This record gives sequence, C-alpha cells and structure tokens, in this order.
Amino acid sequence: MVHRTVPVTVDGMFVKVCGLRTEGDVAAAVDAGADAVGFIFAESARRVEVDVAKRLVAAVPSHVLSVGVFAWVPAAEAGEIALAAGVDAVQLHGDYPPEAFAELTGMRLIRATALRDDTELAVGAYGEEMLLLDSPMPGSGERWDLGLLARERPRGKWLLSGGLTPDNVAAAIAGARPWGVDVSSGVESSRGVKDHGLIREFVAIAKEQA
Ligand SMILES: O=C(O)c1ccccc1N[C@@H]1O[C@H](COP(=O)(O)O)[C@@H](O)[C@H]1O
Repeated sequence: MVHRTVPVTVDGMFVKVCGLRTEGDVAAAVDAGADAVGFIFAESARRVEVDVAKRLVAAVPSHVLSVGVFAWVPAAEAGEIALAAGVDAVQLHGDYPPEAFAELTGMRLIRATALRDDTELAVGAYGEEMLLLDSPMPGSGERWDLGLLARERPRGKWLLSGGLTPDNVAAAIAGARPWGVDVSSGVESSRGVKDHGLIREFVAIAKEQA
C-alpha cells in the first residue's frame, strides 16, 4: 500500500479515468462517479511532475483509488515515485517479469499489458490486484481487436482499455465483459486536455452497463 488502504468497493462497473492533470479534472472524474483516477508519470503529453501529482492526490477522496501510471522504467523507480506522490496504487505498462512486481510487494498493483498469445491472464499471477488489457500503444486512443478475447478471457478484476469513448464503451463492455474500464484519450478535447462533459458521459454510460 502506498498512500492509504482503500478497499475497492464498486457500484457496478469499475471505472478509471486516467491522465488527469488539474484539480478540475480530478473534481470532474470524482463527481462523475469514477472509482479510480490515474496520474501519468510516463513520457506523455499527460505526464505530471511529482509535486503536481501530490497536490492532485490530496484532492482525491478516500473512496476513490488514486493510481500512478508508469511505463518501461525500473519497478523500484516507479515505487519510489509512487511513494513520493502518495498514490494508492502503481500501474505498470511493459513486459515486466514477475520479479519486478515482487520488488513492489506491499503496494497495490495493476499489471497493464497488450493481449498476446503468451499473456498471463490469471489476475494476481504477478501479485497484482487488477489486470489491465490495453492496446499495444498505451494512451494512444487506439482500439485493439476484442475478438482476441474469444479464445480466452481473464476472470475477476480485469480492466479493458484502449480507445474507449462514450460512443463505443457500451458495445465494448457487452463484447468483452470486463470487470472495469479505463479511459484517457476518449474523454479529451485535444491530446492531454480533459473534457469534463465527456468524462461525465463516459462514466454514466459505463456504469449503466454493469
Ligand atoms: O496516457 C498515456 O499517455 C500513457 C502513457 C504511457 C503508458 C500508459 C498511458 N496511459 C494509459 O493508457 C490507457 C488509456 O488509453 P486510451 O488513451 O484511452 O486509449 C490507460 O490505461 C492509461 O493509464
């Protein structure tokens, strides 16, 4: 645990809104009913510095999970930044082996990966609390072939992500049947700039699908 122990109590579909950069973004996501909010520490137009993230995390109520998002950095480095920012959980994107997750024992973890033939689909296999299936280009707004889930799909706390929008999230949930969804690009007016109306719309539609 990084910041505080927040049991994830979910009302219907778990919804994470990611890439928040301002207090207004946090308020919009929380007021909309998001279960989790994400702050990007990876190379991105959405990246926030640790001191900014710390301020934003302080504005997240205790019933909402705050998540630090990292990509292809050493796990220990991600853990240090997460601790400094005070987020509740660490989301790791990349081909991290189980040993990398083991370095973060005690933290709440989200294992983020694109779906490939050899992807471990058992949620918790690497010690993670949630599994996130995303497009091969995280944060790009690109969709991926949900038909790949026909062969095998995860069970339990897994999140669908990659190119979701208010217009396509209902169909995506119906097809993939995830435990939760995660969005960034699809609730923006331009890259890195959140549209609060789209956040409200996305969360409301996703929550209706449970
Ligand atoms: O949002 C980013 O820029 C980003 C950068 C590096 C790793 C992950 C990133 N975001 C994650 O991507 C999905 C959202 O994807 P989309 O924009 O909705 O297609 C979400 O899991 C973010 O945490």
